[in-house]
Amino acid sequence: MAVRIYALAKELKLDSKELVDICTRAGIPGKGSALASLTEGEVTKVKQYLNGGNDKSPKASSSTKAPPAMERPKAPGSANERMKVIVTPRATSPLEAVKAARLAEETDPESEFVEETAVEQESQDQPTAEVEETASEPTETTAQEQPTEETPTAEAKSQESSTSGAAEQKQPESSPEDTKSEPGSGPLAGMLRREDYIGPGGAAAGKPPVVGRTNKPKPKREGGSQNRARPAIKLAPIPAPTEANKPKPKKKEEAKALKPDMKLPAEVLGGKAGSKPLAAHLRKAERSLEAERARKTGGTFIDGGGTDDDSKNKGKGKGPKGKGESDGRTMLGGREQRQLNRRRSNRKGDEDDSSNRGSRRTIRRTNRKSGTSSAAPRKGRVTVQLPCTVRDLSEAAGIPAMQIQRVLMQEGVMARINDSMDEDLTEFVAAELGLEVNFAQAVTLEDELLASIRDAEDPEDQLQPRPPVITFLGHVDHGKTSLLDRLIGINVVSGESGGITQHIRAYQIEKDGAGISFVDTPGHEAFTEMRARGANVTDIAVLVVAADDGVMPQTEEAISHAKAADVPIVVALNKIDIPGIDPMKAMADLSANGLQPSEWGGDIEVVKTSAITGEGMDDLLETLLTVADLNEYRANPNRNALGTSLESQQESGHGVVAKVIVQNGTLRVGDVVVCGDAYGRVRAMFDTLNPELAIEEAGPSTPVNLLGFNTAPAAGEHFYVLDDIAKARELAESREDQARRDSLGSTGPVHVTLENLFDRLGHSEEVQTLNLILRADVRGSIEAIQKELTKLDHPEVKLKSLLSTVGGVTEGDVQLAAASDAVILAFNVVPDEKARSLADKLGVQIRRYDVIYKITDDLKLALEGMLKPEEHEVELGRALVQQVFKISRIGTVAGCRVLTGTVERNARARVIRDSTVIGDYSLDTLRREKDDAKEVREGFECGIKLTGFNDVKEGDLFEVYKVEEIGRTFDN
Ligand SMILES: Nc1nc2c(ncn2[C@@H]2O[C@H](COP(=O)(O)OP(=O)(O)OP(=O)(O)O)[C@@H](O)[C@H]2O)c(=O)[nH]1
Repeated sequence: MAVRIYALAKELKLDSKELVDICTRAGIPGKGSALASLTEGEVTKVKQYLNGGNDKSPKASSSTKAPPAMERPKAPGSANERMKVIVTPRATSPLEAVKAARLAEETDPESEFVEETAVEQESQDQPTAEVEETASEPTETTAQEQPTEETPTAEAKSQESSTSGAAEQKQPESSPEDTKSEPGSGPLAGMLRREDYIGPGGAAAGKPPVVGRTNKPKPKREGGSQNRARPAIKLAPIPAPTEANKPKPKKKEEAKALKPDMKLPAEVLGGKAGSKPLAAHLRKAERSLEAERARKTGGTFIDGGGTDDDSKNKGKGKGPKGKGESDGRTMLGGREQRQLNRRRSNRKGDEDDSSNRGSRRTIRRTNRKSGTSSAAPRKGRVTVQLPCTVRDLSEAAGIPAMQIQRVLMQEGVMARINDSMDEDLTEFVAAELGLEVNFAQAVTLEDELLASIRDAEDPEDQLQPRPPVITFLGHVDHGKTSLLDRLIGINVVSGESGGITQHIRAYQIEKDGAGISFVDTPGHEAFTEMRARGANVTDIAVLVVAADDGVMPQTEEAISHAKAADVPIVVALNKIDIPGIDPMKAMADLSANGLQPSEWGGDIEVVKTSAITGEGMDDLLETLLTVADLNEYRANPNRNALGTSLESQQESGHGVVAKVIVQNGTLRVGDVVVCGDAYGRVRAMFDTLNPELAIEEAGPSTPVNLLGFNTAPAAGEHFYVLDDIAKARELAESREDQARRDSLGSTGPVHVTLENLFDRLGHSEEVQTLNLILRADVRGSIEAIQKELTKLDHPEVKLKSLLSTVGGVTEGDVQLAAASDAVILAFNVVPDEKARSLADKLGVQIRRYDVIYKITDDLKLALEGMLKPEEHEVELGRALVQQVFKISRIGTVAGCRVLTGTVERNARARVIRDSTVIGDYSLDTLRREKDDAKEVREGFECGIKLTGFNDVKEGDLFEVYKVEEIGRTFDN
């Protein structure tokens, strides 16, 4: 089955664009977009390519998905790890790492490889110090720089510093493990930090100020992973050691000092007289910013725009004193503060994965409003209704619309905020943004008003027998109208132009006190068209076969239509009065078409009739009543009526006259009715046989001519009686609007195809059936194909042949396919022009073949796709709950360490407490620091929130697993 590239990318945990490239590299051309589909063979090819271990393959590049900061601890000092850091020197968060890697790859797909190789050589040839220098650029200082015995690189840096003439001291660079394990700087710290913010002063308030090679010495524990490195500039002087900034004795596991690298004016770096060291200012500013944000957003993980603090500080020479600061030194001046604000805005733009420009604009807007972001917290799983606009998705997911628009733009789709996306596109965008999307059905006015009417079950004691509704079908001129005329005692046939039935007629007669309703249609197309609209008014089909002609092509089609409608068939073998006819031949024809006459041991009643002599009329009526009795057609006359419009027209003096048949309930004069986009109050009703005879009420199975609709309803539309004319008007108008929208935007209804088979029918416990209409050049081909198709027999899925006949595809076939949701197979024949355009209009698939095995191959694949896939569990890893955070509006978040394996976001977790499984839940969110993570590997900390489970306790063990579905084939 075809798989979209973005879906495969999701499965392989790759970026869609990377996968597009991979396809090209794997020798699969023409896959220029993530929306392109891959065949199974191509998927296998891609996977093989990925498993080939090519250095330059995206498998290698996918490693860049792992954040460098997270990778480093695993193999401290190893060349590989250094390379990872080096190739994404400016990326300090996983997201940025991926972005940097992508950027590098876009510019030069082999750049990473080249760069890595270069660095590797460099790392071998040159002192480690230089490598470390580059590698550490994205990091930030957390403590006063000081010499270290552990890292010789620091020494090298010191030398470098002295040669550059800057008064810089190197601060120790802790080992990656140290960095990871330092309280407040580990991955979990990002999550904990917001708790710190809430507390006065914050945990870091008392930390000594730091001046490093940066003008932005924000401590790593305050979101270091989000900071962007800046180009190296002059080194700042070290302030005189004070009690406050004196370096603390270094613990062995303490984190290494990290070095942000940003540009700031010299006066800021130098520190004005009376101002406190820059690091302290920034830390404080950051803390108050975050604390304010946490307070306003209820402690969520989102980043707001500017803050009140910022605006308050603007233009002030002195800032407010921090709660945790009592040194009496002033904040930055207005200009400096503005510069900081601007930088912060830029940086946050990066963090939000937005363009700086877009981000700044967003922030500016936010500032104008309230100073904080009003966006909803970002979610991992969203539910939207189709069609989904950019705004809908943005609001549902809590992400900026611009982010969505950018994804669309990358796919060449320029979308405005109110433009809607179809299901595929919405899914794609969501996947690109790391969201899981569910589609909710929109509740329409139609659903609201009519669901109760449609779904209402009639109480058993209210159900009463109703007359059967009988439809005449058959080949042209075989005598349908004549028979009906004879049965009801009128003569319509002579009044029809050219003797061909022009209109749908519907009459009710009485026979021995029991009613019978007849519907005569102009050919079976009308019958099928009505069925296509879901208006199956027929209870019993009378197949009229002229005894002198036998089964003709239209008879065959009529048989198919009646079979597809799944109604009992009674054959009227007509024109039996014609001398010299051979009824046995017609019976044999019927038998050959699957209608075995009862007198030959089958279950089809064949009544010999003559519309001219009246022979067999009573017999036919009796047979029909018997079949009706057997089927016990019942309805509830004590409810509001519902039924179907058969035909309608504008008549001078009367207005709109609609011929309707009541299917349940009782229709009365004065009732409010809605039918398609027509509505009105029933002004009058007339008998269909006697148009002068007014009727006050019409019970089940009664056809009437109805006056009162504002406009002529289409044939096949259902009508309903509502209580309120205003609601009826509203509903009719909304349908009219919808019809207009559909006609403007859609390509017509889509019926089942071999490609959408799964989506249409899906997996279900019931046996799934694919309806087929087979047209072939010769009878022999049909037999051969049918024989092959029997081999596709399976207990869960089956093929149902509605029609197998010789000749080209006709409009009738398309109508039948549309009504029955069937696929048309044309073997060595073609559809005529009318059939082709009708198929386009109705969305019916016509598949042409010239080799039989291709039919069976295609059908086999389609049917295999309908088989319920096998599910099996894949253990991913185990995570230990180390700390529990109760966060208002979010719930309980478990701060965990991954003990073994990997924790993935779209997984499930069994909660184990005291060696007992106490529950099984899906992961709602998975975070590293403040960022959503797709996966967290062994040894790292993360925050996990489980869906619907808040009773997490420290010491709980999450056994994380996912359920994989494996497609089945007929062979397994
Ligand atoms: N001899 C004989 N002729 C019949 C009989 N039934 C119908 N006919 C004739 O067959 C011709 C066609 O009859 P219709 O009733 O119009 O046939 P139909 O199937 O309704 O035709 P369409 O409305 O065009 O689909 C008419 O000339 C009838 O008089 C019959 O039982 N015996």
